[in-house]
Amino acid sequence: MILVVMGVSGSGKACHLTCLSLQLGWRLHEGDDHHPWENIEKMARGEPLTDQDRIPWLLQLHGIIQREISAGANAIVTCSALKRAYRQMLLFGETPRPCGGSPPAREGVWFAFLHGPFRLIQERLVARKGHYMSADLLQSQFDALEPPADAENAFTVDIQRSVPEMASDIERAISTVGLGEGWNTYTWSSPHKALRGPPAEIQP
Ligand SMILES: Nc1ncnc2c1ncn2[C@@H]1O[C@H](COP(=O)(O)OP(=O)(O)OP(=O)(O)O)[C@@H](O)[C@H]1O
Ligand SMILES: O=C(O)[C@H](O)[C@@H](O)[C@H](O)[C@H](O)CO
Repeated sequence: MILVVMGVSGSGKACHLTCLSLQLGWRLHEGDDHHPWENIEKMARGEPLTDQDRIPWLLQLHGIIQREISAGANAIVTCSALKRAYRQMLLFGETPRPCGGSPPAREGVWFAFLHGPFRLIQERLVARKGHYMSADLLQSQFDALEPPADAENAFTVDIQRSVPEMASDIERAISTVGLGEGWNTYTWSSPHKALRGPPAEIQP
């Protein structure tokens, strides 16, 4: 299974990625590490990226997703994935065509949408140190955002909860959709999980 952790800048993708990967033991791909240098420079100058700027980056992440699927691996990818067309590009390497087009979802790939109020994210971005992305770009992120529909294999995570709570919410969602191939393994092997035990619906 591939889990794409998505949301605007400052929604907590990096935070939860780390927390989740520790618990799940899945391979991690931090989307920001794959931006072309020009994109980083642009964001650091306080300019929002355009669709054109994002295309090479999204295609690069599509390649990673594709390779992980081919390897039959479980992996987490973080990516803002703000627009539906971007998510389609991540899944299929192309935007949907006007007629017919790609299906909204791809088997085995799920989106965890980190969702929360503008003000809270703004406060977190202002408090965040040593990052090139300024809080001033947040409005442009919200302007671009097209929240994912359920049909896109997406579920929403409330960022007002603590990081460990959010990680647990995501794990629970994965197990609920029945695609968490690592679920049984880590449920029984992780001390963290053993303390809490599996959700009632999968109790042996
Ligand atoms: N649930 C949370 N509770 C408290 N603080 C949080 C929470 N989630 C994230 N933060 C804090 O908010 C800030 C932004 O989080 P993070 O850097 O993970 O966001 P991001 O989505 O990866 O942003 P970007 O896309 O700009 O890299 C960080 O300083 C992080 O510690
Ligand atoms: O689509 C975008 O505009 C970008 O992905 C941003 O979200 C940045 O990657 C990130 O916020 C920088 O840390």
